[in-house]
Amino acid sequence: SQGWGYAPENGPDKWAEKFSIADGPRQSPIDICPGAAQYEPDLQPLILKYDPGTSSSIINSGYSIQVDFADDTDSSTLTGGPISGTYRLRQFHFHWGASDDRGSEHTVDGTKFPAELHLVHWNTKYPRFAEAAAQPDGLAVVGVFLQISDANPHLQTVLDVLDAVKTKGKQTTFTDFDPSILLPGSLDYWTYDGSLTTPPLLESVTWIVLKEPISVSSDQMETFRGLLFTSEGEEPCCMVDNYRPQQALKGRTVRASFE
Ligand SMILES: COCCCN1C=C(N)c2cc(S(N)(=O)=O)sc2S1(=O)=O
Ligand SMILES: [Zn+2]
Repeated sequence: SQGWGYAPENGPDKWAEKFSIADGPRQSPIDICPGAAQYEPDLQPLILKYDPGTSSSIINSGYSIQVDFADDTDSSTLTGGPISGTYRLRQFHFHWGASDDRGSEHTVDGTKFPAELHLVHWNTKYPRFAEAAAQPDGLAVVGVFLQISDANPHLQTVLDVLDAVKTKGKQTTFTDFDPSILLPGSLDYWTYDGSLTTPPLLESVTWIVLKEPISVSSDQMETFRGLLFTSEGEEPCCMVDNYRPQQALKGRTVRASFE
């Protein structure tokens, strides 16, 4: 297995061998310590405007389950918050654990959540996503924690199609989906300068992690765990624990939009 993954032979502890930025100054995820976060009263509210008409497909990327959006117009955007300008929604995906005691990438005072949703946006000051992904202000990812509670009917819409994308590389049409239904009631957030949490680990992400989790039931978590890292016909390997451990803060400040 020459590609990166989450197994002992190709997982997070091995990524630095091919991606030296893994030991860089602004790596993600991190442990968020609310007590040490700097409340900034002039941090603007997040403005997320999503058009369900831009959702296009859902794919098993071999690392996660990902819903892709048409990003050729400003139909689904992120503005406000800690960023300036307009960022377009490109995709969202999840990270989760083999059991409910772990799975999130960011943690809060060491608390791990069973899963974390990432909504990936790119800065329209650059011509295309690929260019933006290589710039220090190129990407903005909104992170949302999932916590075990009642079943989440909005999440269920995504879970209901996972049977069609069980193995790596499978994809299916996924239209008319409004990702804002996956957001919690409050858009209070922590923000810091970081990176992609998977190779190529590019240090181009303004992280915006929401304080309020959304709900997920244990049964719904089991549906995520029914996915496979492997392609059809390969020895099946359950898609679980697809999260990177916390990285060193290296002097960075985490700012809070709330007191
Ligand atoms: C030029 O392409 C660079 C890689 C493209 N991406 C691939 C990921 N695995 C990925 C992970 C992301 S995460 N976990 O940091 O949100 S965002 C993201 S992504 O930006 O959509
Ligand atoms: Zn992610």
